[in-house]
Amino acid sequence: MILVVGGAGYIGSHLVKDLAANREVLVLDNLSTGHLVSLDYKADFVEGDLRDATLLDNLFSKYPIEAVMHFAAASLVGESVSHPLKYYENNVVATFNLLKAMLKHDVKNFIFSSTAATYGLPDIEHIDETVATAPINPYGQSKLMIEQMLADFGNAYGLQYIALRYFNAAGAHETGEIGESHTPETHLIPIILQHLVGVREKVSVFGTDYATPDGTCVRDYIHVTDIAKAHIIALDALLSGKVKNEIYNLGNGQGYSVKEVITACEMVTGLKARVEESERRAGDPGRLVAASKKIETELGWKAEQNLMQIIESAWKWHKNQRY
Ligand SMILES: NC(=O)c1ccc[n+]([C@@H]2O[C@H](COP(=O)([O-])OP(=O)(O)OC[C@H]3O[C@@H](n4cnc5c(N)ncnc54)[C@H](O)[C@@H]3O)[C@@H](O)[C@H]2O)c1
Ligand SMILES: O=c1ccn([C@@H]2O[C@H](COP(=O)(O)OP(=O)(O)O[C@H]3O[C@H](CO)[C@@H](O)[C@H](O)[C@H]3O)[C@@H](O)[C@H]2O)c(=O)[nH]1
Repeated sequence: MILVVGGAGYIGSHLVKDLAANREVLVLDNLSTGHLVSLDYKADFVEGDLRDATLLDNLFSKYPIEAVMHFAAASLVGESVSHPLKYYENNVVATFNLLKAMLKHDVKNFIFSSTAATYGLPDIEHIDETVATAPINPYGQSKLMIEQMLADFGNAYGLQYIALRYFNAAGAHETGEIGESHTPETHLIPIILQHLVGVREKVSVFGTDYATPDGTCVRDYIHVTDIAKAHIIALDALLSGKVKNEIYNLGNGQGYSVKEVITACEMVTGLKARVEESERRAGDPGRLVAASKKIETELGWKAEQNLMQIIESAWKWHKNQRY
């Protein structure tokens, strides 16, 4: 059985839908940002919080868990700057609890949702895993601290882990049944599509004075289904002993500015957005674009879906929501 922590969230629920087709899956989630309706019916579910050590102890005693996939986190760059306590508690302390319970119960396989935010402000076109980490916001810092714990626990206790540093997740499941749903929504693509579907007045562009071609932030958008596939490949590689204690980037290798993403959404939907330029958002780096060659070479994973396909899948989902 695979324990998926945070499996009711956006990325976790997409992974669970694909993973539960072939494996027994148990989801632990406190539903703080996740949704029970997003959960595949084949998965078992326990509602609970990672900060509850007794609950974790009981969970690992009761279920035959062979590996843990850990998606649960607070994960908003801007919020982490104004509310760092939440990030060190819900990310660092909570993950410490999880790893401690795993080690106590001799569960040694761990897949971790890390982030491009660990890199900070790298002055490089395509970021590979050899680029130095230097986070510029508490969110990225909290994830880097967890990566450090993983390395230390790997050395000392034989923990076997893979950390996947995703760039910007977006898109929805091919079935159209699940997609990105956060309240409040802060992510760029769902915000644009919510505006185009008529539930938001406008789209704000946070900062137009970055050192990028059009002055707006450049990101590498990766389909949530591609991320889910990478997790399944990583799990198989870990359980078969092919690799352990590795960090891999997950991105498309293509950078798009905020303005380019808005234009792409207009093209997909055939609708025109009302756009307002506003101040920079705290904690945002100007450019984050991945080199994902390492996971392609070592595990055979490559992103399959481009920005237009990402937006098309997200649009299909947003159009069917009752806001
Ligand atoms: N969305 C992105 O673009 C992106 C990019 C890089 C990395 N990540 C990482 O991927 C992971 C998933 O991101 P997401 O966008 O799906 O976020 P999400 O908020 O949709 O999902 C997180 C899930 O974890 C649960 N959770 C949070 N704290 C918990 C706790 N203490 N105990 C139990 N459950 C808890 C939430 O209820 C939610 O279901 C996060 O770790 C995030 O840092 C996301
Ligand atoms: O209304 C909006 C929302 C966002 N942005 C900009 O769009 C870009 C993307 O923002 P967003 O979608 O919020 O994602 P990021 O802040 O880049 O962070 C995401 O991508 C990171 C990896 O790069 C993950 O670690 C985070 O968890 C995830 O939230 C940024 O430059 C934002 O400033 C706007 O201009 N207007």
